[in-house]
Amino acid sequence: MTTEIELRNIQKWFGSNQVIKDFNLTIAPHEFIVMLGQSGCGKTTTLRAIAGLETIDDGDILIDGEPVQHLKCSDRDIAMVFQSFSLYPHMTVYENIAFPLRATRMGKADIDKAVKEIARILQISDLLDKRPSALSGGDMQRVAIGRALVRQPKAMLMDEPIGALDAKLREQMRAEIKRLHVKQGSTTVYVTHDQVEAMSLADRIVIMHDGKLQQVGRPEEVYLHPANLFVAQFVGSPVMNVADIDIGTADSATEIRLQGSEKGFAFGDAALTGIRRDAPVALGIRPEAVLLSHSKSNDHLSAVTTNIEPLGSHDIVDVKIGGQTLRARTESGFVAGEGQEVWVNLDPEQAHFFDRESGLSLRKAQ
Ligand SMILES: Nc1ncnc2c1ncn2[C@@H]1O[C@H](COP(=O)(O)OP(=O)(O)OP(=O)(O)O)[C@@H](O)[C@H]1O
Repeated sequence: MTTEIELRNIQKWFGSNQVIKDFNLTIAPHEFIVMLGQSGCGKTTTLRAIAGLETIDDGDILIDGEPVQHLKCSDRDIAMVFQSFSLYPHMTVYENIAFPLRATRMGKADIDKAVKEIARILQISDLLDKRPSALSGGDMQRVAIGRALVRQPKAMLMDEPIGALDAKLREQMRAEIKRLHVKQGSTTVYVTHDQVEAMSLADRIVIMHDGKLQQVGRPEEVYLHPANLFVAQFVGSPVMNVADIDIGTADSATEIRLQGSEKGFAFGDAALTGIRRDAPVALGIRPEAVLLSHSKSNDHLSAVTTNIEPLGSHDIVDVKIGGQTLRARTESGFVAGEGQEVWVNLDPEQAHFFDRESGLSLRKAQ
């Protein structure tokens, strides 16, 4: 299957609440798109609109170039998997998976072949005679995925399909969904609010906020080059530090000064190449780019530790510089406790600059 899905200028209201705002996206054949955003940002509504379970108020939905917004759900040939498994309790696993095929003209032998093939791929062949009540959560979700995929739909839509499973099973199912996609290659749109799931599954991530698309990009793109402050602080854990700064000059070198701090970090002009300087600026810097040292040096600023989060493989240390707090990622046990003086530098190559008012990245388009 080589299905392309195109969303053009989609608008959707529920009463006076506009929940999809001029949404545009082209999903390439075979692509795995993950829609990521907080609860209520419009992900599910967008997915349901693609499936035909929800009408749209304006715009076009095209599948392989054909507008489908006037077609019923059943005429769009799109499969959907939800968080709740909704299997038929009185049917066996075999019958559940075969169900969508029974409605077609497919013969009994072909149905049998298709069910057994999908069961083999999903590693549930030994469960075919069981009823859903005898299955674990993970197996139930495999059956639900099998039932969606068995008729080889044009596209697969998944709404938090593993959100209800426990953490360990979620990790396992994540790997399986990825493996399945590599094998089957169906164009897939997957909704989640879990950024780890998004980063690990997506060819491209679509980040939504308040009904608006914020950024579309490969996982490393949205992490390394967030388009605005929302994306910068939504992707990555712990959250990217954001601080109000002034950009000045000291000893003929460019200096970044956190507001409220007397001294600045020497950044050099290279770090600011391609950055517009005509707006109030916020600095974005991830905890791994906040570098702590125990020894005083000229290019480091003095700071005091205010909180330590030991996370096993590393620590997150809060430091106060002037009036602002930055979070730093350090090796475990690097700082013994709160109230210690440490020396801080920032990695200019990992610095981001945003327009404080609009929130947009100040990096000029390349
Ligand atoms: N049938 C409906 N009637 C009225 N408002 C609705 C309806 N369905 C969704 N909404 C509202 O539309 C907005 C977007 O909801 P949607 O379910 O698309 O968001 P979401 O990002 O998928 O969130 P979640 O992860 O919680 O499902 C929310 O404000 C929600 O309350």
